[in-house]
Amino acid sequence: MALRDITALPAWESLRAQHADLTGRHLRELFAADPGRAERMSLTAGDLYLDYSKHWVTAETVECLVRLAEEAGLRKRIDAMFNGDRVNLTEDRPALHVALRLPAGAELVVDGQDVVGDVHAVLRRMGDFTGRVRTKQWRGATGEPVATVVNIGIGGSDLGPAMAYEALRDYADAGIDVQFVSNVDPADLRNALAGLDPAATLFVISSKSFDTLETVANATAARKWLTNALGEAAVSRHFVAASTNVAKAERFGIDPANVFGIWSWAGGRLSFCGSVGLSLMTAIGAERFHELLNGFHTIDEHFRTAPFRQNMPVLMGLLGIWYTNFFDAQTRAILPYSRRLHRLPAYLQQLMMESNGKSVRGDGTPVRLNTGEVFWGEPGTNGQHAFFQLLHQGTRTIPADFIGFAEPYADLGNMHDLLFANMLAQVWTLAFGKSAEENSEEGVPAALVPHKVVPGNRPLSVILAPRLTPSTLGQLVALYEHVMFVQGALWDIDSFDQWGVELGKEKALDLLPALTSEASHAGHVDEVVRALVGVYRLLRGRASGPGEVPGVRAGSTAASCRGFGVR
Ligand SMILES: O=P(O)(O)OC[C@H]1O[C@H](O)[C@H](O)[C@@H](O)[C@@H]1O
Repeated sequence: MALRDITALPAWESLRAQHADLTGRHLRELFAADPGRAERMSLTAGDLYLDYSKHWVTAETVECLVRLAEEAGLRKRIDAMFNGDRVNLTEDRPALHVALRLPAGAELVVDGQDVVGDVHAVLRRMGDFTGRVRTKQWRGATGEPVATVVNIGIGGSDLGPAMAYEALRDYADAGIDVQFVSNVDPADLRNALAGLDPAATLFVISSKSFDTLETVANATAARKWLTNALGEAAVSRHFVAASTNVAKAERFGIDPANVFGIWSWAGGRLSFCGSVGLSLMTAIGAERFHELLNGFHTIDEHFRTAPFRQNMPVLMGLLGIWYTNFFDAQTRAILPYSRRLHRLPAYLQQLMMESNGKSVRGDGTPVRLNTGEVFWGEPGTNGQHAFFQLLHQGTRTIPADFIGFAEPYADLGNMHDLLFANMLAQVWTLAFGKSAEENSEEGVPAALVPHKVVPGNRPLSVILAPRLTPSTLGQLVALYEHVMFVQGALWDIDSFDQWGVELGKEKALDLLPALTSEASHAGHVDEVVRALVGVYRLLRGRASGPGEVPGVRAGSTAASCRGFGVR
């Protein structure tokens, strides 16, 4: 279902007028002209509170943005996703991640299949398996209980569970440590395995396809590490999988009874509510995991039912479009005031950038607007002492999302109050700044005044929750999932495919023989990478191969490459 081109809608025209009207107006002025603005420009969804008063909008702008969503047909698009329609056009399938957290009693039948029944059957198997691991009933080949779970997966099969495990470490109550290995750089696996006892280690191979190069390479190396110590027969007691590809997992040596299914309609970056969350469930237990799912579901319901004016994901998505398409903002800073959320920016990078980094519309025609905000960030207060200077006094427009919690997860004196005070101080300073007059009044020497002016007027959201719990984490992640959906829908792109990534994967497999083969002319190597292949082979002490580099002796060692700056 193609949406209407949003730039042709009446609301777009009104937004152009709003843009002209608001350009050059400072947040100080907007606050002065609108008493009660902060209270009015806020809303709640589940346990989340959003303050969007520090944005370049008036009440009228917000109305225009909401009208844009209505005129574009966003409501229909939301219903289509929740109903299981094939909203992933290029892969011709639904995007039904919301079904992963439907409660057991709900009903959803897609193509004659009882989706809720299937989802809960897998959740029950996961609960049963992780329960046995947690209570030490599941034993390794030598009878040892599991002390460490190593999750091997990449992209969505890593970032979701890794981010959530870090966020919910305080709920990891079974004395089981979880390590995450994703990168094909051998350093990753080596770090994770250092000091581990194979007899007490359980590997979870998380891969929807069981085909991803990095994951297969790491899984194979891990298998070797294990069998060197415990023998071949140990594999089925030390490896389990989250995958759709049961046959491949079985060929690897995993018992099909320990392969936990995923469905093609759950995108990798949207999958950790299902079996990709197995390692997380092992750490926090099935009960907490279900609290997480309920948190997701709370925001799913809010998104599905709340009028757009009070709909948190809709408003946040629209604000992203406002800055991207009217103010040419390129990036959005994610600033959690919680050390526990230190992987959230990385997680959101995949969620938002893999989903909305697209340049053609559903019908294959080029988009005429910028799409896909670049997400980045670090937890406060660390970011304050690193990149905040650019936010405060730099020349760019960088909208920011501040995320804070009222209750600490560790009560060490007044440290949590200090953390929160810092967050509010940044919000205040970014929004209001410090003028030349204020500096002069304080006696700042005239020559220094321009340097000490902090312009303020930086647009930002503040998201608050009572405490970082499984439920509030689920709510927060669901919020951004739906922000992504809103933006993808209005830009009319397919947020659920990733053809660029697929091409890179293919190309890596294509190039591998050129790097590794004994034969000097293996693989498809063209001008773009020929010299790099040659240097690599030389540094590895291999025959010069298809990437022969002028001036570098074939078969020479690293030393002979120094001439052109290779170390
Ligand atoms: O779970 P897998 O099949 O191993 O896929 C892992 C990852 O592969 C690619 O990078 C995709 O772009 C990601 O969306 C996916 O999460």
